[in-house]
Amino acid sequence: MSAAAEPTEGPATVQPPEPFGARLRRVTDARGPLCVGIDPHAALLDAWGLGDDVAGLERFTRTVVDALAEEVAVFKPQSAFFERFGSRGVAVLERAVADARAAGALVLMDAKRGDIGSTMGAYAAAYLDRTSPLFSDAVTLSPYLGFGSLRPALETARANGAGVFVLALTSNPEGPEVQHATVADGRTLAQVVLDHLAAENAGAEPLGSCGAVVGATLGRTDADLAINGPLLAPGLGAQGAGAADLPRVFGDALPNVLPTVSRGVLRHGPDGSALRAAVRAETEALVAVLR
Ligand SMILES: O=C(O)c1cc(=O)[nH]c(=O)n1[C@@H]1O[C@H](COP(=O)(O)O)[C@@H](O)[C@H]1O
Repeated sequence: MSAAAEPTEGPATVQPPEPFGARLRRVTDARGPLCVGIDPHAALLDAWGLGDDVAGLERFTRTVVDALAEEVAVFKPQSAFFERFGSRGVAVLERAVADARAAGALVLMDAKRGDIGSTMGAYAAAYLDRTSPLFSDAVTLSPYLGFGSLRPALETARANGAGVFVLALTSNPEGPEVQHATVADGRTLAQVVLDHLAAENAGAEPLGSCGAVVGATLGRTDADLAINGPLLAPGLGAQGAGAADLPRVFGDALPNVLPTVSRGVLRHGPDGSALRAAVRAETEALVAVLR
């Protein structure tokens, strides 16, 4: 090749993936603030006239994704309900993740993983690496092996434009026994987790990619929720909380709340238009409170 024919530009630069926090803000601005949980309980399969088997699981999941993937901002499939059917259940989950993402919804994999750092690396590879068949936009994590044990997941998430939601104040009545316990400096364990998340999200705009899970069922809390990241709020509907409870729980952090509803929406199936109507009604009630 003559010198004149040599390319004058350097190698193409690879753009880093857009951070999860920015993607979440964009999709919730466009579609509304609701996350719909995909929790195929045996009782729901029965109520939908489906068998409690892989065929029932598959029909249920496809119905939810087909009906809602172009409307809701985020789906949160609960991995346990798929894992109970073994590899064929996981295959249903894998397809749901791909179909939901292809339709423009984000997927938050509810797997609540937490382990020693070296094993966390493998969980991170499973859910947060773009080359994985189960790659999801975000995953739920448990910090109770120590926040630092989550480091491999935080790093993989950052490198892949993915996010994490770390359990801080859960919606179940058993949570306070652990989460309200205090550490040597007087902070609750939940506040320690929230402070770590705030440090991870420092300076991120418009929103950090490291979220916290804070139950909508909590009532008033003294916790400082200003983590500059999303706050996943389960507990609406079947667990007794409603949109009207959110201001009391979240106060100034309300704009960053991502409310999630599973049974409260899913009980309206299997009719697709009834599922969509439930999502619209839920979204309207939430927008009135959150915006
Ligand atoms: O991380 C979660 O999603 C979660 C945290 C929490 O504190 N409470 C809680 O209910 N969840 C999950 O949120 C979903 C709630 O389902 P519904 O009560 O049917 O809306 C389930 O998949 C739970 O596993």
